[in-house]
Amino acid sequence: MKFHQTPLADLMLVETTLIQDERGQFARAFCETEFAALRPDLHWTQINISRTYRQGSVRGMHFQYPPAAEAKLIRCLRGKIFDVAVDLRAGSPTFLQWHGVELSEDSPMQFLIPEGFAHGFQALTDDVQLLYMHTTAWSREHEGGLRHDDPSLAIAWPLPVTQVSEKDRHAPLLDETFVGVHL
Ligand SMILES: Cc1cn([C@H]2C[C@H](O)[C@@H](COP(=O)(O)OP(=O)(O)O[C@H]3O[C@H](C)C(=O)[C@H](O)[C@H]3O)O2)c(=O)[nH]c1=O
Repeated sequence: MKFHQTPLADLMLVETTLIQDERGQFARAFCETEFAALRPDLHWTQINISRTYRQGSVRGMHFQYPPAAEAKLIRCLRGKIFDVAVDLRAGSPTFLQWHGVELSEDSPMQFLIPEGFAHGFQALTDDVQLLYMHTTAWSREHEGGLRHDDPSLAIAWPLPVTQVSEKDRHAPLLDETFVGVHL
């Protein structure tokens, strides 16, 4: 595995090795030993799978407050997505800055999103499937959300947005009272 730094500290692109033969492909999604130098503390508590039927749909932007703040490792298993992380760490020099990457079933890339970031994605094809590894179990009480179309973030989604959940549509817009996540 190779780890590529993004412009936002600790937000990493993880390049897995695609082993191909006449039957198809094999890739190791996670390995404690290979991640030890970067994050020796990583322990996955919950692994989720989501399926998004329609191109243009956006899920997010989601995060969890402490003590349920979570790191996530994301891999696109089917289709293609534009995956976005927003730095919400209180005091971060890149506070409220976002970084997006394209992940797809044909790409060896995964997105390692540390605690204190919001996460969301847009389906760039129909029938997208994602695998999420989380270091903390989902906690409705600690869940926070930002609007995918918040002008303060100005996330450049590649396609017109076709579908957003009721919950995500009603996430709060950022204002001066939002100080971020204290980790
Ligand atoms: C995460 C989770 C959700 N749920 C329930 C809550 C809702 O009734 C339903 C769907 O939840 P939600 O609308 O939050 O799911 P997504 O919008 O796909 O959120 C996911 O996609 C965005 C981009 C993320 O970053 C989140 O980590 C990830 O959960 O499953 C559970 O029962 N258990 C769980 O662990």
